[in-house]
Amino acid sequence: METDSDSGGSHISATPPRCQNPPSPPPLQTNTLSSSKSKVRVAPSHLSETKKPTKSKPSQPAPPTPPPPPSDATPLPTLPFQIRRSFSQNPSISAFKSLETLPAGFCFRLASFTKIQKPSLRFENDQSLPTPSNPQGINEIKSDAFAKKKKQINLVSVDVPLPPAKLRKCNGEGNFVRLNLNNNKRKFANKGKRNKSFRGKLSYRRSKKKLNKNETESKGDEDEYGLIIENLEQNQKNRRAASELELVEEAVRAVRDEASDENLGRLLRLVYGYDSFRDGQLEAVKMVLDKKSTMLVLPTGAGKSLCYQIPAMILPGLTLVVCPLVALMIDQLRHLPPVIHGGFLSSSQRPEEVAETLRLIQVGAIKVLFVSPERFLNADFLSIFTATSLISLVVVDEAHCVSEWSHNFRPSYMRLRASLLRARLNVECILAMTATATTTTLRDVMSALEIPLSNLIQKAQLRDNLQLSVSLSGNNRQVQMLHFFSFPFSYLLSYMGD
Ligand SMILES: Nc1ncnc2c1ncn2[C@@H]1O[C@H](COP(=O)(O)OP(=O)(O)OP(=O)(O)O)[C@@H](O)[C@H]1O
Repeated sequence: METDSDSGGSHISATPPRCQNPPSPPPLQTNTLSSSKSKVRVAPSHLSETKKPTKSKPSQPAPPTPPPPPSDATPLPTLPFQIRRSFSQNPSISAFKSLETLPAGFCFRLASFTKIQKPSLRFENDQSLPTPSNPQGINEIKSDAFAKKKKQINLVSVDVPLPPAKLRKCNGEGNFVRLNLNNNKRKFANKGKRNKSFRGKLSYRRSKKKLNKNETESKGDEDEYGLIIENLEQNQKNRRAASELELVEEAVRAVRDEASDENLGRLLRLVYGYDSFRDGQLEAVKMVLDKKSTMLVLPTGAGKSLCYQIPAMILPGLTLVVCPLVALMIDQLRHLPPVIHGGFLSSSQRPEEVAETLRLIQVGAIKVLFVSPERFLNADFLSIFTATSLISLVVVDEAHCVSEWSHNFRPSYMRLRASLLRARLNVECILAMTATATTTTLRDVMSALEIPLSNLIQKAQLRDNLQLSVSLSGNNRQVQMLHFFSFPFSYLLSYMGD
């Protein structure tokens, strides 16, 4: 039984009745929405149970039924969602108008309806719906859709061409777009070009290469140029040395003619570059040049060496210098002026070295020869000089070693006697030199070398640049500290305390 009352709706189900021959649905009218809606009564308790068959039913193909005759008296079916379309009866009614009769919630917005307008959602198999075999329906929908589209902008019609989707470019530059390295500015703005920095680097490399090439070239040029300059400098040096040697020879000849202070002074300047002789030097040089044996007592560093070197240049023969130590020989040999050729003989030398030195002595190439006192015990050595009277001067350095009274006596010096030197070596002049010798030692040495007392040259033993102080106090440390901070010791550069 049907009822129009809202009450007692519990017996009304949303599920359509399962009758074998359901009544043919009446033609749907656009103005029947309100009436059909008012007739629908939905029981909430049965709704959930009957939803499944309701949904599945429209998907089943409906049996082909002949279109019912148009009659307004045809009652509406009890199915709330059963929709009839009457396109065939009234083609002027657009599909959209007819579809607006769907219940709310199913298609609540017209604009979005076309989105769900799919064949699977059609509740009835309506032949009037646009199909590929029915292009007329499509045209109707099109015309109506364009009409609606003007009013509602959001409406998207079936055949309205969708705006072209903005697709991401997937070419090789995509990564660069994502990374956006240059802040959405021109990509590869400098593509194909070399920017300034790169150009700068390239030019830097090129210039560096050029520089290196130029450097190697210039280095080679510099080497060549350096060699040329070296040769020029050497030639200049040789010319200068030759001219200087000529000047020295001339000065030597002048001294040989006359051993005056002026000539000796000139020779001193030419050979050593000194302006004047120190105290005792000139006197000693003159004594030796006069072939007078001399006892020279000068402080350490007063310039005793110069007193035999200048005579060695002037005297015709060899100057034999007796040194107690080989190291002293070598040191004195090294400090000889270039114009004076020297050599030394010692037991540490190899036979070929000794032979070469003796050869140079015989040819007159060596003017100053340093020997140890032990050499005078060797008969072969003495025989060399016996055959030729080459020795003009014998210099006994550290002459205090001759005296047994000295603090540094050496037995080998005992052989150095004037009698022996004169008898075996034809020595005319002996120069004895020392820095430290007592009066007794001096007398003993001069006696052994047969040097007259008048030929003693002795200068100040004390230096004026030394300050001596003697204290009788028992506390040496305290006195030293007092001296250290008092005048004149506070101004001294060095201090030695004992
Ligand atoms: N007339 C001079 N004018 C300036 N300097 C000089 C003069 N004579 C010598 N000298 C310099 O004095 C320094 C000492 O000279 P030298 O070695 O001959 O002293 P020395 O008395 O032989 O010393 P030592 O007792 O230690 O052997 C040298 O550097 C030398 O050049």
